[in-house]
Amino acid sequence: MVKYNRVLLKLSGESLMGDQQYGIDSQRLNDYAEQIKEIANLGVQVGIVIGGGNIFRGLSGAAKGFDRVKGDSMGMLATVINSLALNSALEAIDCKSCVLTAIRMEPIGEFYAKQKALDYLDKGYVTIFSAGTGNPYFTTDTGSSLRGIEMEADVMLKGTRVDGIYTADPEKDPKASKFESITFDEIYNKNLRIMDLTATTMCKENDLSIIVFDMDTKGNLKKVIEGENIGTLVHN
Ligand SMILES: Nc1ncnc2c1ncn2[C@@H]1O[C@H](COP(=O)(O)OP(=O)(O)O)[C@@H](O)[C@H]1O
Ligand SMILES: O=c1ccn([C@@H]2O[C@H](COP(=O)(O)OP(=O)(O)O)[C@@H](O)[C@H]2O)c(=O)[nH]1
Repeated sequence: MVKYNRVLLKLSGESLMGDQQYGIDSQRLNDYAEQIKEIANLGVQVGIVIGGGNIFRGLSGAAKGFDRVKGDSMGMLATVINSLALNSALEAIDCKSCVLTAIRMEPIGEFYAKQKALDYLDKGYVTIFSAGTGNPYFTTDTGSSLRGIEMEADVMLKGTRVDGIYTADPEKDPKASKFESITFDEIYNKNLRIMDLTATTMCKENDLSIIVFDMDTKGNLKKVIEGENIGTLVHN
């Protein structure tokens, strides 16, 4: 039995690097594809947003002297590269999938429109939303909040390399402890930096709950879909 019928899955671009310093680790990519196919086969409608941090981030570009808007365009293109890689890995294992782009660039992907996305989801395609929101100064977390709200997802799943939200960044503070669930207001009040504030606020205002979980352990995505409490639930 699945708990969620339509989900927006956000994957971190940085996690795609696996043990590498840069780019796409094919083992990690294939592991993600297998996990996604597993839930698509259960009949779950899956929308995906994937980051670009393994290739380029606008902010780090700006720190090195790049124009911010150009750097963000490079970051958005990086998300298209990752989306095509995931699309291809899914097709290689016979999982139907398509890439929509927030910036017009046919024939690389079809230009995004809500109805197009819903049609693909209804036909059972894993639908990958690439190029973030299509605008600079945003992140793919905000892109995934936006698409999750538009597609009326039951929940947004933030699949990352930590297994939930902690009292402090667990990669920096070994004493941090994990929340099983937390409200949006607590995220603000405790100044927790698991997602940017724009993304968090969009989810709060549109009542889209988030589950943060460890996507790098195989089988976890299915567990979340079946309602197992392995991550942290963020709710109003
Ligand atoms: N309170 C917190 N709880 C959990 N993770 C946190 C927290 N604050 C910061 N983080 C960081 O957020 C990261 C997960 O966010 P994500 O967007 O997937 O990463 P990235 O921005 O590297 O792609 C974790 O790797 C962790 O270091
Ligand atoms: O709507 C968007 C989404 C992303 N980006 C750019 O794309 C980069 C990669 O996205 P992100 O950092 O969110 O990727 P992740 O952290 O998930 O790997 C960002 O740094 C931004 O430069 C953007 O300009 N607008």
